[in-house]
Amino acid sequence: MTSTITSPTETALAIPKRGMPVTIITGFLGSGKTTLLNYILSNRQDLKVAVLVNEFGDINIDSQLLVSMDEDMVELSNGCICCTINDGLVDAVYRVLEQGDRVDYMVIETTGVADPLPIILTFLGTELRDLTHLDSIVTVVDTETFTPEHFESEAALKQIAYADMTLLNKTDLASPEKVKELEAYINTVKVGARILHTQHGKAPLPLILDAQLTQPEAYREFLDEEATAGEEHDEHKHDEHHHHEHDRHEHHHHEHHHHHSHHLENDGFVSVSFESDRPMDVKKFESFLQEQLPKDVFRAKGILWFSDSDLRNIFQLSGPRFDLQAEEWRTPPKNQVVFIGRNLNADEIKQNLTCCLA
Ligand SMILES: Nc1nc2c(ncn2[C@@H]2O[C@H](COP(=O)(O)OP(=O)(O)OP(=O)(O)O)[C@@H](O)[C@H]2O)c(=O)[nH]1
Repeated sequence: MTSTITSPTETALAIPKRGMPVTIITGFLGSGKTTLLNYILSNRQDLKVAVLVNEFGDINIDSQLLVSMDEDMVELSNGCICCTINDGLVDAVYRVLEQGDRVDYMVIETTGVADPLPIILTFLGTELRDLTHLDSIVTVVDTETFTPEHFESEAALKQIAYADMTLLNKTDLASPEKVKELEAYINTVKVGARILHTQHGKAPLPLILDAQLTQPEAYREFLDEEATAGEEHDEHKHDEHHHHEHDRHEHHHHEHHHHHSHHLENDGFVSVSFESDRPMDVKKFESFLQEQLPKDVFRAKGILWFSDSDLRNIFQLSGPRFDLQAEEWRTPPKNQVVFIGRNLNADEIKQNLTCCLA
């Protein structure tokens, strides 16, 4: 059977269709990715943005810290992006694509210890290549704490190496000399790097959304390698497809979990989560922070319920600083907090936190 195509359509078909644009936000633990995402969501104007947030550990704090989303936006959480190159990510992206006209831009926030390369290759090398258009990789850097030792984390270095745009964030906390030094260092990792200085993620949005920065050719070598990978990979892809078709709504949490912690251990980072339906005593929690917090905790965040307050307290600890901010509860009160660092004794931390309960 043949079909005839009238000439205007023919012309239209000759133009390659561009898929949904995607910006990937990466950057080390506590650098300001969620802050940037909130800035984007609050200033997106008419752009209908879907966000994919993925997170360490058992509790998803980040999605609860995002500015409230209206129905034009889709929130997807717990897609374990960092280590499941062709698994959770592809599935999550499909769910956004299925929204059709309700979404016109996708922003992905990776976890702080994620190497962005597998995520980039997922967009450039799988069936997503034709459905999406990788626009830009934006790397957020904590200008105050980042050093050329990049926290001895391979992921932190890769995040800079693959950045199309680097945001030197938290410049309010760093001296102009430190900013200059860091800029020079980043140029040694990536010659000709595009760098912006930001505070609280306030970057001009046209420079990071629909900025058309990613050059797919730069990844040719990696993509060729992937293409020649063995049968095992194909089988995996087949499994994933099966999962997508028949099991769309059920996430393989256990599997994700396993990969996740493994990945974290590889980079030396572990996460310890604590949850409780009982309120904490604020004084006890403060002494925990002052006296018992292991020095190897690099990052912590959570939503805390204190016995003397009707508000929820957003707890943020990043490197040397911590802060607590009170706001209205959006859910029934409870404590949810995650500590991330190296060589952490989970039992001890949990026990100490249990002692903080009122
Ligand atoms: N002083 C200052 N603080 C900032 C700035 N940007 C972000 N912060 C704070 O830094 C902390 C961490 O910011 P987040 O946006 O949660 O960082 P993140 O990169 O999402 O962190 P992870 O989820 O651990 O990967 C929060 O307390 C922010 O309020 C900035 O430009 N200046």
